[in-house]
Amino acid sequence: MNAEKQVIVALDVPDLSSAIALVEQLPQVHFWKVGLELFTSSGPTILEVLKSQQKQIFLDLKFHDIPNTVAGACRAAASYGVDLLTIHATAGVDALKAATEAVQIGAAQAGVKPPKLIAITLLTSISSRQLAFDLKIPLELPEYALEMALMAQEAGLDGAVCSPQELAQLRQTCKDEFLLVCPGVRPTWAEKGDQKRSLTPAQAIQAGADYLVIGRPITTAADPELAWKRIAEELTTVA
Ligand SMILES: O=C(O)c1cc(=O)[nH]c(=O)n1[C@@H]1O[C@H](COP(=O)(O)O)[C@@H](O)[C@H]1O
Repeated sequence: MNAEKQVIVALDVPDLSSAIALVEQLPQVHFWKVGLELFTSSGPTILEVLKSQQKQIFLDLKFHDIPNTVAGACRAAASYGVDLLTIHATAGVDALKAATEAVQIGAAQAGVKPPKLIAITLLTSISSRQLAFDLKIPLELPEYALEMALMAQEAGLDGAVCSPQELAQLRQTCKDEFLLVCPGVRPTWAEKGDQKRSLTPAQAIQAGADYLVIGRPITTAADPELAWKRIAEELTTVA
């Protein structure tokens, strides 16, 4: 498979100038994720920069609020003309439905294509132990992630974010067109950091990911271009 089509690089940097420098350093990357750190520090300017370079954009703001507030945020986010947008499944089914309608309205009002709305099932930084003992969820982790994905699918969302470890099960159960976007991906040579449920890029694609989200293994590498190249080469081994 082709890394340029399926790898989204997380632009988790503190300011606009660092973001632009990284985008210039990695011209091979076609899909960038703008998340909470960069959007909170620098606002939507980076989206214009990326669009002017014909990049695809995942706006990862992980909305989690009551339906009315989530809908307003989704209308605003959809007006930027981004490709993917996130909401937490745990906002609940009413918020998910309201968000689904709101992205259509926001995009139509702005005259842009609506983003694919995808739901976070369970953050990849949470372990089975933390799910049970800290969050007090009385389900096995894979079952919980699947329930969240199915709720999102029923609410009309376009896909879900899950860890590579739950991918195979979600791929088997969700509709074929339901997008599965997968962070928590770690090449064997990279540090895991705070990611608890990871697999390698090749394993994640083999398990059925539509997109991989990879940040620090590339962006904080001593040589980000080399790190990208190594991941791209690893992925050429996957049919
Ligand atoms: O929504 C996300 O993208 C996301 C969900 C999740 O469960 N786990 C997760 O790590 N992410 C994001 O994916 C990226 C992973 O970055 P690295 O851990 O540096 O590869 C970060 O920008 C996270 O915000």
